[in-house]
Amino acid sequence: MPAVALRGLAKRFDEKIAVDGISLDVPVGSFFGLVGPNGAGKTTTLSMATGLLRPDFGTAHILGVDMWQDPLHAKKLLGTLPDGVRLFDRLSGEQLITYAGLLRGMDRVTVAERAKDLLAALDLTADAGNLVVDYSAGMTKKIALASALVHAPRVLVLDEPFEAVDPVSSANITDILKGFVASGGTVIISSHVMDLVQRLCDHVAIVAGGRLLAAGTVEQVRGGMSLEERFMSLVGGRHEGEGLSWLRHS
Ligand SMILES: Nc1ncnc2c1ncn2[C@@H]1O[C@H](COP(=O)(O)OP(=O)(O)OP(=O)(O)O)[C@@H](O)[C@H]1O
Repeated sequence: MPAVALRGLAKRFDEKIAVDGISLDVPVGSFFGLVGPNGAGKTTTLSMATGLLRPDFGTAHILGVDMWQDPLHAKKLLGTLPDGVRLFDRLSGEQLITYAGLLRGMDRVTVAERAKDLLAALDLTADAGNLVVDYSAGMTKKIALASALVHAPRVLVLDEPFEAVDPVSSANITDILKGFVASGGTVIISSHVMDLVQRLCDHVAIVAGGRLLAAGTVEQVRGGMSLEERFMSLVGGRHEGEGLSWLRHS
């Protein structure tokens, strides 16, 4: 059974078809990269897969549980880092993780232990008592990630987890996610950074214009090229010639 199984997912916003029938299996224990150009439909797809946005068509199953028929059960299996969703940022970092744990039905003692561990692992201990509204973009990303991890989910769906995060914290997050996958967990990340996806992920899907262009192991999709070259050749869109001549000073 796949960790995440998407079948014919589709979403339209007025005239704009954001996702146009995406079907995808994410194997259990995989580190899965979802890549695509700006506006490809990645966030919309992940939102439908994680119960944030109701699909117009299609289904999403998490470890065999239908996200839209049985959302409570499906969401118990999931940890999510959504893109652009507001946090309760008038809480301190520590309070936000605690809130996430209590919301998941965990007891206070366990939540307190795990919050301490997560704050240390994500280099946030010194800022644990500060309000999230005063965090930098990278710190906000890390506290949202901590909130997604606190209940030890089986499947993690992370929209751009490394965006705005410094190299030391990125390496620490990488270690956490690799350990999670090594122990049988499944991670899905969306990213624009092909080098990172090639280095980190064992499976990848390329989407553009709301459609799936390629999916499989990173080796299969790369087909002997770098992932970046393969991405460029599938997606296209490089501008030829001399644009913006007025911007050149000589
Ligand atoms: N709530 C919305 N209302 C109208 N259009 C939307 C909405 N959400 C997304 N879209 C449109 O759907 C398309 C897909 O957007 P989406 O955010 O899923 O892309 P993405 O692949 O995550 O892009 P990026 O890499 O830039 O984050 C875009 O054309 C976007 O303008």
